Amino acid sequence: MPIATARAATDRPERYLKQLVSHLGHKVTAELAGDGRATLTFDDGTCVLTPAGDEIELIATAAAPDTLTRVQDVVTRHLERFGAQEELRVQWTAPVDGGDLSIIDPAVSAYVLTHCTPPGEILHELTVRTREATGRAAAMQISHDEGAFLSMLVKLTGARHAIEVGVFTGYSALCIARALPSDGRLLACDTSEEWTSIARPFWERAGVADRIDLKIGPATETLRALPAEPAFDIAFIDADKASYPTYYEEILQRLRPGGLIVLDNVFLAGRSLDPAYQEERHLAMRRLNDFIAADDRVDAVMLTVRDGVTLARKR
Ligand SMILES: C[S@@+](CC[C@H](N)C(=O)[O-])C[C@H]1O[C@@H](n2cnc3c(N)ncnc32)[C@H](O)[C@@H]1O
Repeated sequence: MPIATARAATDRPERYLKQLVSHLGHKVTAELAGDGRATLTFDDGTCVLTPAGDEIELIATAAAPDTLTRVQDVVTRHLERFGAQEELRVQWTAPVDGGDLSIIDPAVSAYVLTHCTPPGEILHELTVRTREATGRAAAMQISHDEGAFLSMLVKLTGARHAIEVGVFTGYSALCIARALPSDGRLLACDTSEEWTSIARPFWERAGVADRIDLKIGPATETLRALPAEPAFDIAFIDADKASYPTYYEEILQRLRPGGLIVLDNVFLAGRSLDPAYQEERHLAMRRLNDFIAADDRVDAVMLTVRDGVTLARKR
């Protein structure tokens, strides 16, 4: 989904947005919110215009670059005509591909990384080893701040029984396991012998290998083979995205009341927000995000941690 942003300096942002909504309201869906924000919905694109002090901030999105240009043209032409007397100008940035939407500014990410409890030597070495052994796949590993977040959640919930779907080389498993009490257990599910074999020596060095039961096989089968009893206190889902709805359902029925499901990558790098993406994993994640928000079995919060993390606490 191409996105372009713009600013237009003016003394009268509210007045122009009102005028724009009333003028274009005959041709497109045009809405004015209580805070003065105008949303114009065209057949194949939208433009949101926000009054911000002595400026109007504009965000235009469309299904394709040529339709984005049409949206930009219509809005620019009208605004500049309304503001002709004060020589109002709409200054657009070059469009970016919303599919790779950078949710968090890289400077903020870097700052966050250095302002969480440091990962320590073993996790650091696991990161290095993962990069050496798996190349580009290493990008699947969760980041240090997300690992610290997971450990924090395990401690805050007082969890003893944890489950993870998507182990890779064992970084998140280690973060969960070392936050459990010494008699705690983590059932760690993955399909890859190769990747998970990298994890074991690091779990041993950290003294948590005896807390982790690694189960190799499709996680749906592993989960369905478990008794349908509320045995788990916390779950982390970070595997194949199309199966997230199944993992969510299978885990929820095995979670104790007050237990927590943590779902990673709920933004899919912006693709969850963007109807132009229609692959199975996009549809599954989009539907699941909507479903969880309305699911009265849980209290849910979606967080802008990395690629999006949802916490669903069973009622
Ligand atoms: C994003 S990685 C997990 C990263 C891991 N949480 C970490 O901290 O490094 C996804 C993992 O899901 C596993 N996976 C993919 N499909 C699976 C399935 N059907 N059942 C179980 N695991 C699966 C992959 O083998 C891969 O290791």
